[in-house]
Amino acid sequence: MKQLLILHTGGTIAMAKNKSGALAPGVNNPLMAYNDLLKGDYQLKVEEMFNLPSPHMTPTQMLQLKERIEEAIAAGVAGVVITHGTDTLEETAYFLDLTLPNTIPIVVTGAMRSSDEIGSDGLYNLISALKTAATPAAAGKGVLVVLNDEVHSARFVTKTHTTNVATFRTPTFGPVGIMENDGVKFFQQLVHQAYCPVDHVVDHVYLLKAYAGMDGTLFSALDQPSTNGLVIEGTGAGNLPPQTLPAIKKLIAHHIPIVLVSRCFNGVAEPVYGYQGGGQQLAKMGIIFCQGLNGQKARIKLIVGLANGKKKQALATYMRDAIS
Ligand SMILES: NC(=O)C[C@H](N)C(=O)O
Repeated sequence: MKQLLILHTGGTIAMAKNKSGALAPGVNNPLMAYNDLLKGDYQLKVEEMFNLPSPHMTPTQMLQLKERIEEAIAAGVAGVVITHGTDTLEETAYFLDLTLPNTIPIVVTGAMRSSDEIGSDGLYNLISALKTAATPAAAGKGVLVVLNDEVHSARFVTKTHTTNVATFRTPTFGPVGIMENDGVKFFQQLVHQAYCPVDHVVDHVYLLKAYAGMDGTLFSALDQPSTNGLVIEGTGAGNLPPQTLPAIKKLIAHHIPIVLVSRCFNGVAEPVYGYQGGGQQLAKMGIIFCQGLNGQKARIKLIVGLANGKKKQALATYMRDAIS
């Protein structure tokens, strides 16, 4: 019999209201009781890796998850499902997407309503994720994120609503598949895989968002020997307020890699404009434009690229293109 591995990590999917009415993780994850959800050809192996709200998740724990999945792949598991809090789900899913070989289905899911709430979406999403992991066509598509009857690529999916169960969306590109009555229907292929093995993670990689009237204060604060990298969410097609430039030039002079994405929800960052702080000037200064990723994903990719030992041109090439 084929085996699917479920790794629980916590999140609202595993939470219930406590005595004071606040949502919090309990001593036991209620999902651990569900170990025979998928009838038929598959046997489920259920493990609790963590029981954390996802804002508590760190790259170190993402690495631990990755290592557990590598072990499971080596032991011949047919697919893996990870349950996760939705706040940082996209970051863990993308970390796994970048650092695991693209061989078996790996599916991440979560819930917007707690396990004790009317209309809880947890079990439904878990079953959908299991059905996806049991679908041979789900292999080779990178890590997938399954919630609310949609299948998304980990690379581009993002949480877009604070409470709605239809929160996970893929801006610009759309989902790669949908859940149907008896399984999954895929309608997009994975165009590129940026597999990048790592055995550790790198800390002090920061993320800043640009805004009208921004100056160099925050950039100067990051001008430290400990800073390993910085992602900036620039405005529009990829521009920055001119008052930020002197401080950014100092970071570049100190060999801190700086990656620029757009703070826009749709589209890609490109060096288009020639004015002060415009994208063309930023690219000439040595800022790396990263196409198609949001800020939190670009940060994960930068951590992975640095941990893999990439530097200078190799790092820039790695960071530049997430699409083709
Ligand atoms: N829906 C959720 O899972 C949100 C929760 N705050 C978490 O990320 O752990």
